Amino acid sequence: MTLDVPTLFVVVTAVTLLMSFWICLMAWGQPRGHELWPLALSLVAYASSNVLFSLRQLLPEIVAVAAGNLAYSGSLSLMLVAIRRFQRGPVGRWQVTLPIVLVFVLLSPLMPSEEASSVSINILCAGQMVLLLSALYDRRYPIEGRGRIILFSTYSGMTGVLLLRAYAVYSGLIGVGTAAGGARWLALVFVLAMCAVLSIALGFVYMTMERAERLNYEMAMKDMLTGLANRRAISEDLAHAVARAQRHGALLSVLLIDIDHFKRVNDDYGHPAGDAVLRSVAQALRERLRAQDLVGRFGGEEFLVVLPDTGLEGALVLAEALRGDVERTPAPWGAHHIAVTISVGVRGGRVGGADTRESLVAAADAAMYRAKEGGRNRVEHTAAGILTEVRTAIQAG
Ligand SMILES: Nc1nc2c(ncn2[C@@H]2O[C@H](COP(=O)(O)OP(=O)(O)OP(=O)(O)O)[C@@H](O)[C@H]2O)c(=O)[nH]1
Repeated sequence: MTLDVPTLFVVVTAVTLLMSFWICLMAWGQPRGHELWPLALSLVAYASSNVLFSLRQLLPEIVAVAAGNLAYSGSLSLMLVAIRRFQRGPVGRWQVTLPIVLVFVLLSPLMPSEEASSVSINILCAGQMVLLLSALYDRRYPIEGRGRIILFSTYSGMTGVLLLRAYAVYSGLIGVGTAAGGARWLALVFVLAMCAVLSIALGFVYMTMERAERLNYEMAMKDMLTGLANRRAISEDLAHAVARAQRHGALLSVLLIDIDHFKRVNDDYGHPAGDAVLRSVAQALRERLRAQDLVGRFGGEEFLVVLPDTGLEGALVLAEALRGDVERTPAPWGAHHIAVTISVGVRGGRVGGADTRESLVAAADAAMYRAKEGGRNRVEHTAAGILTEVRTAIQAG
């Protein structure tokens, strides 16, 4: 197989610019702060570095080498900006600018030899790769999914190549300059560069796609006002909990919680204040519940709590604790503190073979209405035995 270096050079540059163009198209219509803009620019900088290195014969050598190295280091800095923007994290200014300044220093007459410059610049760029790798795994701004794996593998490979090159120059295996290692080395560099460009573009596209999928899922399953599971999600959770309890003959309790006289809050303080109260009640529920318990917003001012492996007695204790927490925690609203109470209907005990999520919710609902009728700010319950009557009533119509 013959790998023709000029052809490879043209292919790599064309593919890089084409990728940059498609990424610009993806970013079109997004704000200037979107991560795909610096990524597209980074690819342009990388293509420019290749072009500048190839102009060594036409331009004064020092100008071509300096500009080529600056463009290469700049492309890595821009990639760091892209990752940080993706994470919505702060961009460390020195991490972006210092390497570019160092390229100037390392190419200056301060360096003892051309070899020393070349080795140091390769190590510097490997250091920039390490910054990219550590950004990908920054625990404060986690990135999930396969896109990160693609980027991690690519940056690791590139770090290895840069360090290998530094070692090869240091030990005299290859000379200084892009072409110094001979046509084979150069062909290998171009092939690896093309793999890297394609992988980086694909990695970013994956990350963006996976984030959009996660967001869609959250919007489909989360209540945006309170951050709790929405009706669909908590209903699905309850169906799974019922099936599991039936399989294992386990205990399962359900609480239906309704804020008392909530309409008055909206009427007296306005709808946004009502929203603040909903958030505050949701927070109070979240704080009290254990990790295995499930909670969701079931309707306007109604919440559903599912308590796996919990009998009636335990559910009543928890319901009473939640009632007290909400009563003692008024929602701050401007200069006011809006106090509300809740009525709780509890269905607790074992789950029979004929039970369904609907029958469990209906039982908790019946108990909750008794709590309303009994004067509100109360907990009422339906034990598992009484459920048979509720089920019969549902089936009857
Ligand atoms: N602010 C706000 N209000 C909501 C939301 N969803 C439903 N509501 C309001 O919740 C109120 C429910 O009122 P009602 O069903 O009469 O119940 P209530 O006033 O709590 O009375 P009881 O349940 O009998 O104690 C209505 O005014 C709805 O407009 C919401 O997302 N935000």
